[in-house]
Amino acid sequence: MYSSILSERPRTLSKLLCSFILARDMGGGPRTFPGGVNKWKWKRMHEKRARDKERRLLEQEKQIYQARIRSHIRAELAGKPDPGSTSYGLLSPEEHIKALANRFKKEGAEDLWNINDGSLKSPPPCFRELPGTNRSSRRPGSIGPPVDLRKLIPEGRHLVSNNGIGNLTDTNGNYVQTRNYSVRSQRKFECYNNSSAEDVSNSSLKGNSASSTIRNLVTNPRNMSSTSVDDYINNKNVMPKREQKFWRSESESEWDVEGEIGNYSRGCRLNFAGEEASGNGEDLRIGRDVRKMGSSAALGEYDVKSKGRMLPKAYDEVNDLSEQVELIRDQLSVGKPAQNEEQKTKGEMMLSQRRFDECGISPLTVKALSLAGYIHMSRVQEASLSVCLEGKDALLKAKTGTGKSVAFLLPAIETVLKAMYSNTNRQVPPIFVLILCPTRELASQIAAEAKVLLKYHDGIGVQTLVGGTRFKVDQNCLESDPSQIIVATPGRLLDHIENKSGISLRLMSLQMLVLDEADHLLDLGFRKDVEKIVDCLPRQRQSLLYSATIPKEVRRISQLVLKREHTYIDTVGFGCVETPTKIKQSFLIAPHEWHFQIVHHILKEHILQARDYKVIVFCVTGMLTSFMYQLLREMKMNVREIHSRKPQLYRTRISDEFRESKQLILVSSDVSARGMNYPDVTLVIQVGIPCDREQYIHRLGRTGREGKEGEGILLIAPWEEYFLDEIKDLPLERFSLPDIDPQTKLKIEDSIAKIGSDVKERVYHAWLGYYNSIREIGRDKTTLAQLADKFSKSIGLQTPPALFRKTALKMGLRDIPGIKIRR
Ligand SMILES: Nc1ncnc2c1ncn2[C@@H]1O[C@H](COP(=O)(O)OP(=O)(O)OP(=O)(O)O)[C@@H](O)[C@H]1O
Repeated sequence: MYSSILSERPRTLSKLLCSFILARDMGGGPRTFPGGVNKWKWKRMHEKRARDKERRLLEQEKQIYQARIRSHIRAELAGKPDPGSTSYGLLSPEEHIKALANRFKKEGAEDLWNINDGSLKSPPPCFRELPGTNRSSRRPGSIGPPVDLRKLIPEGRHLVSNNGIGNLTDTNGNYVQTRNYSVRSQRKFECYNNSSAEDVSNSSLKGNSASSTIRNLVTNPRNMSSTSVDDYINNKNVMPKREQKFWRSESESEWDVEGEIGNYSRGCRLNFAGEEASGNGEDLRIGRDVRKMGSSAALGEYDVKSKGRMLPKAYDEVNDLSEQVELIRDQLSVGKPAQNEEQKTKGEMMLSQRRFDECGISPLTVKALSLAGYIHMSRVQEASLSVCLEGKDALLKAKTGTGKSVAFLLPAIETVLKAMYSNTNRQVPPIFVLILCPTRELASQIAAEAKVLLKYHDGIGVQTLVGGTRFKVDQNCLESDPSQIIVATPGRLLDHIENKSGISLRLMSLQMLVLDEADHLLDLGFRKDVEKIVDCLPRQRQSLLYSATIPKEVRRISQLVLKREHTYIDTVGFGCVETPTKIKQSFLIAPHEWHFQIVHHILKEHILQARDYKVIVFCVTGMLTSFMYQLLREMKMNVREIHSRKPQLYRTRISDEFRESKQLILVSSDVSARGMNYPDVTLVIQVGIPCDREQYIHRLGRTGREGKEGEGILLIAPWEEYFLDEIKDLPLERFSLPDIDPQTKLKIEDSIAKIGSDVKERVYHAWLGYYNSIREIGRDKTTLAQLADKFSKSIGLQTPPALFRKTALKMGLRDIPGIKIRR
């Protein structure tokens, strides 16, 4: 019965024929679109819908922050504990407000600016009038840096709450217009800064920052009535009304890049996730690896872009906010050393005291956990389980290798159990839980882990839907053995949805959606697919977003998936190091032509030191991965390769082999960067800069898992040094360059010479594509061409190979000196 419902066959012969032709041409099954619209129209329609939705959600997010502040103040007034606080290391309201203040007051917060907040070119008049600002030092057309609230309040000026009336006034009865335009950002923080101003007058911390003052406001609620807070937040008189739009202007480089991604996103997503066989896709992985927007890293001498948003130096000197923020942080941490110490030591321990049999999950799951050797919960599991079991939406951040997979699998299983017993009369076999993740290997890993936990649950199944396998096989599986839990990569799932394989109907029963590596899935390369999938899911569901890194952009857009009143669980801790403390991190800076020799040297040394060595060498592209693999193999090392240019069967075999083995080196592209749990990796080497800070953290996190020790080395060229700025808060040590024995040097040169020139050409093309996609580098094409020239020599090419005209055009490299075009 199920199979007939699931298949949803096209009714007419012509539809059938059409589907067949499409399936043959695209290799991924029939693609038909409802209403007879063509693919592009369908795509555009969805994109527009997604854009509208995003705009709406951004508006909602602004309101949420305002509401959050209001509710904290109200809770304090009522003398009740804040409902959002738990004992699981979540941010307390106070910490949350502090975090928000820091986030928006901090230098670098300029990327939170959006055009709704007014033009950068003309700061509002009140800003120009601010005491302590040096007008003459400001560059015309630029917005000033954050302003110290102390400077906004002249000596002797006291802000009082106009009780009952509900607005804040100064001693003269005027509205207080303390504004922090430094925020250059959302209006949501206006209330914040205004509250701060009020508190400045009332607190003994006179002259302190927004964060301290808000803290005091919360702790001294008598200073402001709840109505006054509301009114104050909403009062249009308090802040000047400016044009309301959302998102950045198209002239911003962010959109330039997104435009590029628009063209390449699918290819890139496919390449990264390996969703489809990709031709030259990965070589030119432009979209997926595009750098995070709003990065504050500078490219030193390569930074040629002069942006209006750069802070004028002279003005910086007048108002160096970073120092103030540090000061505030120090002040706030005074009196809480015990807590900080406790937090630090806790961070190093993976397991908590709590046992799985105490947390109210099914005894059959507990039995399976015990069999797998899991008795105590990890800290992240302890922190999240109760929230998830209550059915709340959650966004969770926890360091790599701390047990996030089990943390979402346990509530997922409970959800299935509950749903199975609540309603047994269904027309189609339901899917209760959908887990999305970015790569095929990760999907298989999660499914395998789920099967371990489901060992004693007869009747609950898990199925993976990932690219690289035959579509028809997936379909047969979906029909013959329908599972309640689906683990999928977005591309393949979307293919099933669009092909009407019946999965949409089954997804109508969905109770829980999980996004593992959520920040990556909401990144530009995947976001559109994820949005389309989410559009097909019931609104009444629980959503869980997990990752080791949650950049602020992701928090902002997480509500594409999450409910407004979701819980944010951060087990890393605000201001704490985001990488596991037991990983020794270092970096080396050397010209490209030395990289292969250095990698070989590091590996040799490591093998001598660690008997059971297990190393991952990350390269920036699949082609470079292949090149490095061939080279190390020539050098007689025990090495394997994995990247999206390899067939899926091969990838699975290598992944399994590496998981089980010791004394093995895996050369990998970013397909192994996230989520892969290879036990006991002793060293991670990253050759070349990762696409962003987050990727650095995830790649590094393949070692030092479960609280074990590990080592990470980043090897970069001198011109890539700017990236260190992005990870300057992480504990990296600089290594001096090793002495390479001349004989080894010769051997390596010989080995490079043995690699075919066609391979080298493709390595060059891929390299160019990767770095062209990195904003800081890709925007100066002439320099990029020069760097690529140097790189080509390092891989043994005499001259840089030519590009196809079309490729050069797409990459913006036509007519660039040093770039050859194929005739
Ligand atoms: N409660 C537990 N007790 C013991 N080991 C555990 C427990 N929970 C998870 N683990 C183990 O910890 C390891 C890391 O888990 P997992 O892969 O889920 O980490 P993660 O936080 O998802 O990492 P990443 O951020 O890299 O994806 C796995 O080997 C897993 O088996």
